[in-house]
Amino acid sequence: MTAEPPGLLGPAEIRQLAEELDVRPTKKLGQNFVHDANTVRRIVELAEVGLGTDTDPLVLEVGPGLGSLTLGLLGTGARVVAVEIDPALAGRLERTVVAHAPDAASRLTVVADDALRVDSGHVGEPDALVANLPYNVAVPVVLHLLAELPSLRRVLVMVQTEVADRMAAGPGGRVYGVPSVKLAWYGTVRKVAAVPRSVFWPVPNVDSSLIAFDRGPERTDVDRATVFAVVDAAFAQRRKTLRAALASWAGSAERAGEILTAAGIDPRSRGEQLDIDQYVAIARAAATM
Ligand SMILES: C[S@@+](CC[C@H](N)C(=O)[O-])C[C@H]1O[C@@H](n2cnc3c(N)ncnc32)[C@H](O)[C@@H]1O
Repeated sequence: MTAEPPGLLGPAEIRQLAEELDVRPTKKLGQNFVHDANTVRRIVELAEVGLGTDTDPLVLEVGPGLGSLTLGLLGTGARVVAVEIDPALAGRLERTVVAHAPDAASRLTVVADDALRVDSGHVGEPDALVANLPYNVAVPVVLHLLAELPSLRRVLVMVQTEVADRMAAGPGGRVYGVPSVKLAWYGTVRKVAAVPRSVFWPVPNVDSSLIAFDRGPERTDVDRATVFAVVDAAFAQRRKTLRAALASWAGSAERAGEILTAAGIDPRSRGEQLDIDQYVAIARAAATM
């Protein structure tokens, strides 16, 4: 095993850190650590940290783990706020940065917490979210952070490939669902690269992909909670017609039909056929009837 040059972690450094910390990676927390410096360089490049912002961008990293990606992000000159749920990993991160990139340590803030609970009071106003996400909570984490942190303009995250396909799907397909529509509310999602299992320790039993997201203009004319309630109801019974699926949300099937007709949508269509603008039209029609 060859050691990486100072600044990034390779297999030798990851093994050593894991041994020192007596880390036993858990599936529950999605602990698969990247031990390949080329993958870190690629993520950082695709994240375009610093582009379109001032010279001092703030990057939010969720789940820094042993610090592979954190060091890559700090290497761009960005400030990094890293939120880690595992107290042993959170407690060690600063020392790892001091050892591998001493000049960057002052630009790192570590928050030992659950990413599903943080808001700007904990992490400030980051410009971007860049992360190798814990796979079991990837979608809720991204949706929570987009809702809580309006400053986030760009997201570049590694997720399980099946989840990436769902996040980036458009209407009509089998994988189009709640995550696809809710992310489309905030902006546009693209699947940008596949990542081999061999870059992780331990090797996961799923494939991974990188997702890039850019926030669109804010939608102010309709309430997000109402739109999301319609989306949840439509996909909870995705085989049913929208008239039937939205009956309990609207109060009755008749009223659901009237709202759909007012929104210009055929009540016999199904939730998986509508794009975000059509969901917005339903919420808007409901508000005026
Ligand atoms: C896939 S690993 C990525 C580790 C590191 N960034 C890397 O690329 O090697 C996911 C990390 O997220 C942490 N984690 C899991 N659930 C979390 C949560 N709800 N909030 C914050 N961190 C979490 C895990 O402890 C783990 O360090």
